Parts: sequence; C-alpha cells; structure tokens
Amino acid sequence: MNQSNQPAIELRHVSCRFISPDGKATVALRDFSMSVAKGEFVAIVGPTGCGKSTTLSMITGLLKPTTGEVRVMGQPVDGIDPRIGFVFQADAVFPWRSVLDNVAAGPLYRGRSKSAAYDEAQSWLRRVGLDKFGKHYPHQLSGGMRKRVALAQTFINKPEILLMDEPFSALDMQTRTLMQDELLQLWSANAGSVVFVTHDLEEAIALADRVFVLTARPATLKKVYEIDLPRPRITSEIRYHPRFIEISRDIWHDLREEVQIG
Ligand SMILES: Nc1ncnc2c1ncn2[C@@H]1O[C@H](COP(=O)(O)OP(=O)(O)OP(=O)(O)O)[C@@H](O)[C@H]1O
Repeated sequence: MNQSNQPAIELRHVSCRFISPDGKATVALRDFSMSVAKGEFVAIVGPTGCGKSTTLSMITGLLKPTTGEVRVMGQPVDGIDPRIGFVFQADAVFPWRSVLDNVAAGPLYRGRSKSAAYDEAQSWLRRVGLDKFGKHYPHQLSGGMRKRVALAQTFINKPEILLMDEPFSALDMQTRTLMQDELLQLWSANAGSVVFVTHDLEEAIALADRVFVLTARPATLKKVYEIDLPRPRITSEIRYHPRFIEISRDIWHDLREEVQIG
C-alpha cells in the first residue's frame, strides 16, 4: 500500500481476554476491527465496561491482544511509540513541577537544548492562554487550566496519533465546551489522528469525523457513523444543527440497546 494512504491505526479482528487472579476470564473485546486514517478524528462510544479503554491500551502497546493484530503506521505495535500522545481523565502533570517545567519536559526529554525547550514551552503556554501562569504549580490552577497544561504538554510533542480517554469528563459543562473547541483548533493545526473515548454521545458527534459504536461486553463493532457536519465547528453551536440532532437520534437508538444489554 502507498505510504500516504496507509491507515494511521488498524485493529484487525482483535480480541482481548483478561484472567483475574481467581482464574475468572473476562472477554473485553471480541473480533473487533477498526481503521483510523491519517489526520482523522475518531470517537469511540459504548456502554460502560465494554472495552473502550482496553482498545486504547492495545494501540499504545501497553496491552497485547489475545488474538488479532494492532498496527500503527503500517507496523505491528511493539512497545511504547514516541509518535503517540495521551490525554486521560486524570491529569498527567507532575505536581512538583511548575507549569512551564511541565510543558518543557517533552522537548527536554527528546534532547532539545534547555533554551529551545523553554522557548517552545512558553509559546505553547501562550497558545493555550496560560502564558502568565508558567511559574504556578498545578495545584494552584483550576481543573480547566490543568487540562490546558495537559494539552500543551501533549501537543508540544506534535504527536502523529493522540489517544484521549474521557479527557474532559471531570470538567464542568462550560469549561468542557471551551476545551472541546480548543482541542479542535489544536488538532486542525497539528494534522495528527485522534482516537477519543467518551461516554458523552454529543461530545463524540461534535468532535469527530466518524463515531464507532461498540456493543455491550464482549465488545465488538456495532456500527460506524460518518459525521458529515461542516468544519470548522464551534461545539456549542453545532449541537443545534438539524443534521446533528438527526445523527444523535440514530446513534442513541443503537447505543440504548447496548446500554440496556450491558
Ligand atoms: N487488567 C485487567 N484485568 C482484568 N479485567 C480487566 C482489566 N482491564 C480491564 N478489565 C475488564 O475488561 C472490561 C473492559 O474494561 P475497559 O476499561 O476497557 O472498559 P471501558 O469501556 O473503558 O469502561 P468505562 O466506560 O466504564 O470506562 C471490564 O469488564 C474490565 O473490568
């Protein structure tokens, strides 16, 4: 396959089975396939405990599938890949480091000189509206501000793939909407692929190019929805688009069946 149209991520007939210490088996995923194009924004929704986080863990290489194959940029996943960035619900910021030190950590780790790393970190803080907070420590910031630090800390590494596991679910509604718009802006400038796991169907539709709906556990793919809403999107406004309402109704119909089973 031509390198340019090769998917960024591919899961081929993947299953994942956990064995607990008392010998009980849990099948989290069963014959699950998905493909994410370069630059595509994909959201995954499904009932609680179906296997969404497990899917992300397999893409990171932290977890090996029991059967099937996971490929990143055409190659089988083998250990932690520096091209992949993560943002999770819990902030992955170092509490003992200042905001600026947190954001500069990535480029320093990659061998950039101290002055280049700090210049870059300062410019990222400006981009996320935190340029006056570089000397603060994470505990001195609000939840939304800490999330901005996490985004700057991730995007500074220009990830080709960004995995997000309910990154905004702990935020209040208004902050959450602002963060969704910031994420869309950062993503459109970065051109990487995003896999975004969420419980919030509206969040999935507002952000994504495609929404993957998973079944109750053991999860497999129930349906993929193309989100043919215009871009650029303002997430608080796109919710009133007639097409948005139509898509929400269709996906909720599918999801409700699975939530009831789960
Ligand atoms: N390391 C593990 N050992 C045993 N079972 C596990 C392990 N990790 C996940 N599971 C089980 O696999 C299933 C899927 O878990 P996963 O966290 O992927 O679900 P999820 O869809 O992300 O859930 P939620 O929506 O509640 O966040 C769950 O039943 C979970 O208990």
